[in-house]
Amino acid sequence: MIILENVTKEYTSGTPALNGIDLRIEKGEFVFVVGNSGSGKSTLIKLLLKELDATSGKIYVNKKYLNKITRKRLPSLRRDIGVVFQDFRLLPDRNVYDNIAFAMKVVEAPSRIIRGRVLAMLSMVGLLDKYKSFPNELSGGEQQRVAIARALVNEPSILLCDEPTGNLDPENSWEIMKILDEINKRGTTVLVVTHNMEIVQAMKKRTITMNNGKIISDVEKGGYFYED
Ligand SMILES: Nc1ncnc2c1ncn2[C@@H]1O[C@H](COP(=O)(O)OP(=O)(O)OP(=O)(O)O)[C@@H](O)[C@H]1O
Repeated sequence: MIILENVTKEYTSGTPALNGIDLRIEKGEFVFVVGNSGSGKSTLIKLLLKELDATSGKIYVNKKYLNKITRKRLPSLRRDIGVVFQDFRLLPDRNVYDNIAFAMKVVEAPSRIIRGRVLAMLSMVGLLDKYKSFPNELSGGEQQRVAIARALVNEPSILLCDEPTGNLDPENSWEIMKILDEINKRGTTVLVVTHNMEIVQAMKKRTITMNNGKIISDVEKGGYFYED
């Protein structure tokens, strides 16, 4: 569960990047966040990961009060949130298997558990046969599927995706969205920042529209108000 209460983020004094945001996302929801460039979408994601602190207001993620969370408890917050970016961010010198396993090694999972989980993730994203490939041997869509597998391997309850289809053609974009929908149906809360309005319209999910640091609409089933 994600709760923001009157959250403002100012990078420098002047126009805030987020301006008095109130938002509640329940466990198990699928939510799109749309809005023109500079409206505050990436800032929202950074606040949820506590990469940034809010200037004012309160943020809760899975009952953790982020304003007061100690440095020691940050890893446990971040383990519970998977993240996927537009540019995949895979390790270029590791193969697919190791890219996914790496996320488990850093949390010191036992190796017998790592193997089973990595293979299960690869199967979920349909890439079992590519486990030995290196990122530069994969298409963009395949690289993003690996990134999704890596984001989920530690079984986070929330998956944040910042423009996950920004570098992909329509066919691969749909493939990624189908996977995200399936992940959500299995119980993970999924939040997707996107500019792909065709997908937003077709998928009929809750859609939050941001403009100038404010939420200007929050609609069930794919309605939105958007001007680029
Ligand atoms: N590190 C920073 N320092 C100062 N201002 C910043 C910083 N990061 C973002 N901003 C500003 O905050 C506002 C919101 O930016 P943000 O990146 O959250 O927008 P966005 O909706 O994700 O945009 P896009 O769709 O282009 O990715 C913008 O006006 C941006 O210029």
